[in-house]
Amino acid sequence: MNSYRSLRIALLGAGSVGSQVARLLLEHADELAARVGAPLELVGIGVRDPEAQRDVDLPRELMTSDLATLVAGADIVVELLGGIEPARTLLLDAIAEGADVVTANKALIAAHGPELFDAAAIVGAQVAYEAAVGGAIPIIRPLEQSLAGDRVTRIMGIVNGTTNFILDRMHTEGSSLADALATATELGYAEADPTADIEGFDAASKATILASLAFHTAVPGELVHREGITGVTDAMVEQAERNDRVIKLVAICERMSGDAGDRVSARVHPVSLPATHPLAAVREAKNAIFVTAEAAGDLMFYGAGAGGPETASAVLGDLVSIARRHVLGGPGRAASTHADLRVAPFGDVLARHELALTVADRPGVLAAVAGVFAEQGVSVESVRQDAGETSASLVLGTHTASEARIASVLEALDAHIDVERIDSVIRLID
Ligand SMILES: NC(=O)C1=CN([C@@H]2O[C@H](COP(=O)(O)OP(=O)(O)OC[C@H]3O[C@@H](n4cnc5c(N)ncnc54)[C@H](OP(=O)(O)O)[C@@H]3O)[C@@H](O)[C@H]2O)C=CC1
Ligand SMILES: N[C@@H](CC=O)C(=O)O
Repeated sequence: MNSYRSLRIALLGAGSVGSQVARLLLEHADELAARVGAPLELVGIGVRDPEAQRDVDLPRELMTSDLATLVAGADIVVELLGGIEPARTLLLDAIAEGADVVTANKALIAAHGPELFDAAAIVGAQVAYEAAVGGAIPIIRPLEQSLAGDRVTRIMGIVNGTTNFILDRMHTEGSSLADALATATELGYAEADPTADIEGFDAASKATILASLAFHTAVPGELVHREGITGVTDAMVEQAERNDRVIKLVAICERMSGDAGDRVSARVHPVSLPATHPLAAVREAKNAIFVTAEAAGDLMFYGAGAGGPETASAVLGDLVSIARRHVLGGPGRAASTHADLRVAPFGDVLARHELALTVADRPGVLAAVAGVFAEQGVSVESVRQDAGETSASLVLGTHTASEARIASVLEALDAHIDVERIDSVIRLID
């Protein structure tokens, strides 16, 4: 090892992820020093309550609630607090002092990434956030570096471990959403406020980050369509099972070509996938992300999407690579947004839908339902009538079924046909 001085590491947060980062930094200190070419000295751990009992035994003398002072003397700040404030201010202060930063905070990067990157560019500091999307899965660096010379056209994947865990338990064990969420929280997968997971905010932040990186354009979070899993009922899960399908919360980011030029769309919502689809096999809190690029073709990234030790792996990867550049010298990270693609409203996005409904028990009613769809210009690919003939599922065609059209068809159905109940409308992916 060369004789470079120790690098002072300030760790903010000692929850599910932070406590594991601290443990690994302390347990593997010699190995990490050898990889970096300088010791990584953990100078303090910022928390709300320094006296609190934690899953991992951490040296009491490192714990502090004075985060501002801790950050002020650091070479590298590792932020694992979550939320926007005080994380944003602490990181901007650290950057202004010339420190590099590592964060797993997708909410912060999605909402304030450009502010942090610009501040870092001014002082030549580095901002790394591999753990912000996909937990342990390397996906930020592949998009930012490995695919920098290609043209990404589509990203589709499962990017939230908690909701995947919940949906998996609903399918395989018949668990309720609330019970499965409680287990996911115990296992350290959920956000401090799990509304972020189940209402899709966390996945939407990750979609914002992925779309911005993939399409080299600023994708404002408010233009990312977001639906969580709180609308997924036991009945919808049962219906999917009967049809050999699995409900998953997916994020889709794509480049859309049209007469008005290219636009991008980023959206998060539940879909019903055939049981044979590769994403259907993604169980527990795993994530999987498919990236399609013009020259590279299809790529798949798979692994642990949440969890303390798993996420700590990605955080330490960033820390080591930033620390190496400290030792060896080298440029900070350049901002990568330069294109100016417009974001398409979700209502313009075409999709296949499955509609499950209960109809009056009389002949011809389904043909009449299909007729209403045809009149409204929405093609019906298949109609399946269940035993008893009072419930049915219709699969609506890809190229005709935009959100706006589906809504108008449902209105027309309400007005003209004897449909007792519309049980569910769910988007399909083949
Ligand atoms: N959990 C996971 O699987 C993953 C999490 N992430 C991200 O990593 C980050 C951390 O997540 P996680 O470890 O689960 O979060 P936790 O809620 O488990 O831990 C948060 C930690 O930050 C401390 N903290 C929070 N707010 C403050 C504050 N205002 N002042 C001082 N200390 C504060 C808490 O202190 P105290 O303990 O005293 O309350 C706690 O130690 C988040 O951004 C999350 O989105 C990313 C990928 C996966
Ligand atoms: N709560 C998040 C944690 C990782 O990003 C998730 O469940 O995916």
